[in-house]
Amino acid sequence: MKNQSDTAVDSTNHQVTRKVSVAIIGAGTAGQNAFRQASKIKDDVVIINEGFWTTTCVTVGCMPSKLLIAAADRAHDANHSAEFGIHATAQIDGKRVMERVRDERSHFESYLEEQVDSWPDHKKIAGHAHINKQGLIEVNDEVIEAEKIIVATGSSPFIPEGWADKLGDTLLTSDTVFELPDLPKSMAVVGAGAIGLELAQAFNRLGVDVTLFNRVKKVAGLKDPDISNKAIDCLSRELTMHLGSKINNVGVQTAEGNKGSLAFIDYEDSAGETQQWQGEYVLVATGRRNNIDELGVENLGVVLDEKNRPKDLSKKTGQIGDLNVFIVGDANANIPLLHVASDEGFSAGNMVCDNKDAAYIRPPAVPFSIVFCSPQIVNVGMSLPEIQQDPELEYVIGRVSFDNQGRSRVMGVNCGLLHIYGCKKTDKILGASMVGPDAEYIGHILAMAITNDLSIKAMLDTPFYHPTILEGLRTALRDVQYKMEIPFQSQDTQKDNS
Ligand SMILES: Cc1cc2nc3c(=O)[nH]c(=O)nc-3n(C[C@H](O)[C@H](O)[C@H](O)COP(=O)(O)OP(=O)(O)OC[C@H]3O[C@@H](n4cnc5c(N)ncnc54)[C@H](O)[C@@H]3O)c2cc1C
Ligand SMILES: NC(=O)c1ccc[n+]([C@@H]2O[C@H](COP(=O)([O-])OP(=O)(O)OC[C@H]3O[C@@H](n4cnc5c(N)ncnc54)[C@H](O)[C@@H]3O)[C@@H](O)[C@H]2O)c1
Repeated sequence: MKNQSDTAVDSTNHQVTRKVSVAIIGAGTAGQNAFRQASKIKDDVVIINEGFWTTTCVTVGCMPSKLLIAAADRAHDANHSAEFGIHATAQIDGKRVMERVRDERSHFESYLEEQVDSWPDHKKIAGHAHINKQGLIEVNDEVIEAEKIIVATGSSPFIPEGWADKLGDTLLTSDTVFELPDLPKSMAVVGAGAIGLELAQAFNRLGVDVTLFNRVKKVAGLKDPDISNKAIDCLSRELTMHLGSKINNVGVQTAEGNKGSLAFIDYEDSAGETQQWQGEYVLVATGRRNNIDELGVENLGVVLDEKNRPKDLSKKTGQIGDLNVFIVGDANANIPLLHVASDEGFSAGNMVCDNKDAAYIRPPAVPFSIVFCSPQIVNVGMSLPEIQQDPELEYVIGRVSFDNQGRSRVMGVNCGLLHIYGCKKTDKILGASMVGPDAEYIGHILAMAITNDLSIKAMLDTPFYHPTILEGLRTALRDVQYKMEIPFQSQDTQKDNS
């Protein structure tokens, strides 16, 4: 590394096997985007990757999880159509379900493989990279001196201490669950974040006897108590959830009647009663940790906070202070989502080549997340606690329930609640939180409104077609307008049950 006072590299160092302008560590979504961009500007760029080159998203993340959810939704619709006068029982072929997940995943992987294969071999290095005290990258038998380094090493499932040994083969994570040859009979899912909720509900809908554990009485980390309670209400109608439970021990024990062995979880339920769960597998979804611990970034002068986040991180480019180090995607533990990894990789790829104009691809994006359980959970913009912490922000909460909303009821998906946080002073949207049908679309509309600084009036001037679930969004917007006492439109806030 050059330009770093305390880690300056002696370029005559005999160990160096290659000198490059840019080295990218990690070939996931962020790293691949960075490589593509940097390669447009510089010729001497290398990318180093350990493990598969097909990205977490495609191989063990977004795509296989959504493929499983797609199968689960088919089964759920078949099994729950009696209210429409349609009686059916889904015949679920577990082997075929898991095969389709993997077959379709291969389809997505093939695009990435094609792209990576098209890159020159000498620019791709397969192996574990480590940054040494001289700031040089060691990988296999190479020692690389890079002017600039992009760290895009992603994240991995976090497993509580001792659980891997105690649970042995009965422990699953999102890295291993999609390799199951068949659907199991029973499964505990620990953690009610995005991964836990999506997978617990999907396996449950596919006939697996699922029990979900979470140590707090919340799901998806929701910060608006009403939305959190509504989400728990909607989800617990079909899923057994022990929220606010404390797991004291896990392990494997002989099943009753000496019929093989089963995993167990000893826990205290939310009432403080000691209980035991027994079943085939424990899927651990207790969070992910950024892959940075054994990389040696501290040798470059990168300082991490208590959450393993680099201090002085530019959220726009991933640059660490004025070091020639950029940490992008899940590796920086900032916002571990795919679109963020993708944008940060792209942006860093430009930045490192001093193409600063192109690096500023757009203003920093509004925070936006979707959990693809059913009903979906969405958060956009500022959270309620963030708004409440700022005494300058006078806010109102516009609200709509989807329990009796017209089209939601027609479709039999009428469980949900949307809160829109409006700013009284500006007539703009600060943020929103929702559980409910079509939340992925409502979330995108709200994110677009915030990004483009649209007023509530401008949004209400937009047509809302009848009958749509999106009419619920209009009801919440009208409620914001009514509570702000802004006489922009003559219509009163109305119940949108038509
Ligand atoms: C089950 C699941 C579902 C998800 N669903 C969604 C979703 O629906 N929507 C969404 O937005 N996000 C979702 N995510 C999150 C999303 O997948 C991640 O945010 C994104 O894939 C991160 O990309 P990345 O480029 O930062 O890291 P990765 O794609 O993980 O790439 C990092 C690469 O670096 C390599 N590496 C690590 N250390 C080293 C080293 N020392 N040397 C060399 N190489 C190294 C790794 O092996 C890996 O190949 C999901 C994640 C999971 C697990
Ligand atoms: N749809 C999506 O966008 C999507 C889907 C999946 C994953 N992701 C990304 O992956 C990241 C990781 O997801 P995740 O769900 O693993 O993590 P998370 O941090 O969102 O949730 C972990 C949950 O596990 C609970 N937990 C932790 N330790 C526990 C213990 N010992 N006992 C009981 N409960 C415990 C926590 O309270 C929390 O509710 C997310 O932050 C998200 O960015 C996104």
